Amino acid sequence: MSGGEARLVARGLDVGHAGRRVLGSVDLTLRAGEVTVLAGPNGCGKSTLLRTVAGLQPALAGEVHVDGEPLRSLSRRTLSRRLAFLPQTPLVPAGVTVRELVRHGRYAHRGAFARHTREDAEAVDWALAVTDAAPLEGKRLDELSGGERQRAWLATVLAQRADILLLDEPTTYLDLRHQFEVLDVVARLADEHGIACGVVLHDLMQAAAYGDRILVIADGAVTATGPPDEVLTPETIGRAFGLDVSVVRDTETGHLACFPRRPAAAAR
Ligand SMILES: Nc1ncnc2c1ncn2[C@@H]1O[C@H](COP(=O)(O)OP(=O)(O)OP(=O)(O)O)[C@@H](O)[C@H]1O
Repeated sequence: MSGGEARLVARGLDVGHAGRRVLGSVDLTLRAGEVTVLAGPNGCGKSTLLRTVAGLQPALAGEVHVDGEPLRSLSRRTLSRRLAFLPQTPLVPAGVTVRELVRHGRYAHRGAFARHTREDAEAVDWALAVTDAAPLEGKRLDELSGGERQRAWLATVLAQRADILLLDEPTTYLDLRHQFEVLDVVARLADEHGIACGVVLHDLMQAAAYGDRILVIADGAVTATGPPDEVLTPETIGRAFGLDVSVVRDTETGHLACFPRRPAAAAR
């Protein structure tokens, strides 16, 4: 599915820290059933943008609307039912098992002291299964590998069953198979459940394969936005990353891939 209803809309958004602007005049729309990839060089402001539209830090200017309502008018609990956010490096709570962590993802649906319902248990089981984290459920977070822990966190935000999913580099620490499995889960959530996904990715091949739209961020602004075929050009990517690149299409999958061009003298 592609091009569904707008779930999260940011207009004229300036984002930054302590009044210092990192990114200006951002327009961003996350639509139901679409995966939007945020790409750009280190430090360009991808996480700052994602945290701002997730309501975790204030915008310096502009507005964010979630399902037509101003973000700032929504209580934390209402927002967590609609929007789930996986930060780049979540803090690891001491002594907590994977299942306990994932159950915490149900907090917005049941409150702090209410009993877990069958629906809660089903959401937790589903989230553990789709992230391949079910075998880890009894383990403590501090005894997991980086990749196992990342899958546990992903399961936690999925258990929230929100309609908007914001993931900041969800493939970090994951081996190749699990990277693709996580991105397959994201694609399925968009295609089959109509979830609006905003995902920060560094790998432009993954961006091309999984993004319905790509936002390229560089030099304090969004420098390109659109479907991969329009955005992944040698000019756009070359300018954003300060690289001379060639863009080729994989003949089997039809997806685009970017490669840095080596100077002729360096070619073997
Ligand atoms: N808490 C903070 N306080 C002040 N400045 C910050 C803070 N977090 C990030 N920054 C600065 O804001 C800018 C954007 O950082 P951000 O983490 O959003 O970039 P990014 O594109 O996500 O980078 P990366 O690809 O390396 O994860 C950087 O210059 C960074 O140093």
